[in-house]
Amino acid sequence: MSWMGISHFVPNITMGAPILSCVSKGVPGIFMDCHMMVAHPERWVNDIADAGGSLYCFHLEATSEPLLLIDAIHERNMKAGVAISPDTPSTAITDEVADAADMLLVMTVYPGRGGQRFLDRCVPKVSELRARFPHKDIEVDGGVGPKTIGPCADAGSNVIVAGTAIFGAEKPEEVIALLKSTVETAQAKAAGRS
Ligand SMILES: O=C(CO)[C@@H](O)[C@H](O)COP(=O)(O)O
Repeated sequence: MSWMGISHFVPNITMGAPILSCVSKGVPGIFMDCHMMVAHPERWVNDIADAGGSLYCFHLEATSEPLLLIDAIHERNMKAGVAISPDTPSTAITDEVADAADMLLVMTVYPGRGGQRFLDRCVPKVSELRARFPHKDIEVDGGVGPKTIGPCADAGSNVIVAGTAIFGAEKPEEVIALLKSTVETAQAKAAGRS
C-alpha cells in the first residue's frame, strides 16, 4: 500500500459513543476516525468499537503502554492511530509503535478546542515522520484550511482534519475540494521525485 494513493479528508465533529452509534446506523459503512483526546484511552476502546468506530486514535502522551493499546484496538477490528501533541517530538514515536499503528497524527494545535491558530512549528514533524515511514498514513489536525494546507501536504501529510475551515465556510464543498486537490498535487510531485 502506497501512501501516495491515499488521501482521506476528515470533517471534524466532537462527539461521544452514543452519537457515533446513531451516525453509524444512519450512514451504514461510514468510516469514523475517532480521535480520542482523553486521559486513560484504554478505557474507551470497547465503547467506541461497539458504537461502530473505524479508527481509534489515542495520544501517545496519555498511555505508558502504546503497543498493548494498539493490540487491544486491533482486537476490536479498528485501525489504530497514534497522536502527538505540539510539544511532543516526532522521535517519541518509536519505530516499533509506528510499525504497529495504522496512522500517525501530528497535532498542529493544542488538543482542546477548534478554531485555534495553526502552529507552523509542528510541520517539520510531518516531514520527519514521512521520511521515516514512507507508507504510513500521516494526519494533521488543527487550524488546517486553505491557507495552511500547502505546507502540510508538501511535508507529506495525506489525512487532513479540518473543522473551522469547513464549517465556517460559505461554500464548504469548495474548501473540501481545495484541500483534496492540494494533497493530490503534493503527492503527485513527491511521486515524481521518487
Ligand atoms: O479538536 C481539536 C483540537 O482540540 C481539533 O480537532 C480541532 O477541533 C480542529 O478544528 P479546527 O482547528 O480545524 O477548527
